[in-house]
Amino acid sequence: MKTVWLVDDDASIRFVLDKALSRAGFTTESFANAQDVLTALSYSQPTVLISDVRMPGMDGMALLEEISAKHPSLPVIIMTAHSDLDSAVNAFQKGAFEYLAKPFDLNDATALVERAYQASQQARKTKRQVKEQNHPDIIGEAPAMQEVFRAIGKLSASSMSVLINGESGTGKELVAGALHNHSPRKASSFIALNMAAIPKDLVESELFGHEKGAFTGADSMRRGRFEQADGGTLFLDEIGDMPLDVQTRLLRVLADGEFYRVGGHQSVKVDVRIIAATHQDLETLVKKGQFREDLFHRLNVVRLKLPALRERTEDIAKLAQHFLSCSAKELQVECKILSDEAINTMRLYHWPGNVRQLENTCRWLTVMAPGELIGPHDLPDELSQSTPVNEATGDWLDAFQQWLNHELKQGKNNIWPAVQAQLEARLIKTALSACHGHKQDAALKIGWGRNTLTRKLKERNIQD
Ligand SMILES: Nc1ncnc2c1ncn2[C@@H]1O[C@H](COP(=O)(O)OP(=O)(O)OP(=O)(O)O)[C@@H](O)[C@H]1O
Repeated sequence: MKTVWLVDDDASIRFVLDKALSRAGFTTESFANAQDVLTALSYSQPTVLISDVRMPGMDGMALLEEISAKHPSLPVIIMTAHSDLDSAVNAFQKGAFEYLAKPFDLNDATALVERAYQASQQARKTKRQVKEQNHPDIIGEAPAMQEVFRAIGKLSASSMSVLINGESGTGKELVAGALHNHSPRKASSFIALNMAAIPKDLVESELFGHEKGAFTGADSMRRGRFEQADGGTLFLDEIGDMPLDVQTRLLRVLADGEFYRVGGHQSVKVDVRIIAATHQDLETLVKKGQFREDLFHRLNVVRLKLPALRERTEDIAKLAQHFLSCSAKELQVECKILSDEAINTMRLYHWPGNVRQLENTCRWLTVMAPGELIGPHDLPDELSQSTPVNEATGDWLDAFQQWLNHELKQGKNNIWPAVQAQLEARLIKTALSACHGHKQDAALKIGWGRNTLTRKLKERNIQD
């Protein structure tokens, strides 16, 4: 899709650009300030972005800087006054694709956007080719990964819903993409959307689109992800974070194959395959009433479980060498090699960020490691200081980590009192039960004085 985002506080500029670009076949979306663009970029991306420099609040240069850091492949065109040579030079230094001097000719502006679009398509193609040359598919020799490959093969003729479970960074989106690319739908779009990244009140219009005037700020009709994915696959990541009312709408679309845009009265028919993913235990969410049971069954037709990287350490060497080779190509430098000792150290680490963290580590090593052969001391501190994780300890900390990520994602504040209360209550009950209710012994096991234990029992309202 050829989408262009326009950022200008001047409504008349947005209006004329919108008209000209729509005529040239682009889908446009307008923003009156930079902050709204950054929010929208966290869950969706256009093919080209045009921004004014002078705007109230964050200006165009600061926006450009943020985009260059976080979305380096998105071409940005900066609009600036003719006289302001400084900001033009500045724009290039900060990574702008081009600058457009105001006042501009609309044909020139459209031609420039078209050029930016073509350039980004070319860059995307080259990146894909580099990836394909490096490795055609997903890397994984561990039995659990072989199981996943077998499932991708078995499902290649079907359009069944698939539910992928796995921690963050284990490759859920990659596997969803492979399921799409090996399906009869491969000629149509694969659209990915992360539920946890979208502000709650925008989820519905993001999925189903909206009509012009449906709510304040809905300046034009917008097609949602369902329409964009028509004939193809919609990948819904972090489905456990989908608000309950949207779950109800999703269920209806899956049953009827049609829906209404927000504010719309005419139904839209679509044929979309859903692949959902989550790091959470959906059965538990169902039990707690946070996830609809009927939707769960609808999505859970086929379930794939992606192992955490620490559970398939046999794949670390291959994955790491693959990422080292990719980042060397990207940065146009010699590819570095991992020594056996470095690989052994990497295998001992617990990789909370999984394959994504390994990929970032390899990018870091390509730049930072001094020689061609990477030794254990060249690894980032957190890896070289890693000690083998005790299985039992690792498990509960991992579960705690997941819970913590979830709470923070939900925007919770002041979480320590609740954590402390739960930890203490669990600690006290377990110690008392291990000591058959004997307080003095239980206090000793915990490492508190007897008075502290008595006070905590009262504070936490625990019957001893
Ligand atoms: N088996 C694999 N082989 C090669 N690359 C992989 C593999 N698994 C993951 N990656 C790479 O690791 C990165 C993270 O993968 P991906 O985005 O698919 O994870 P995810 O589970 O969807 O993460 P999140 O839940 O945080 O969105 C991507 O760049 C992906 O290409």
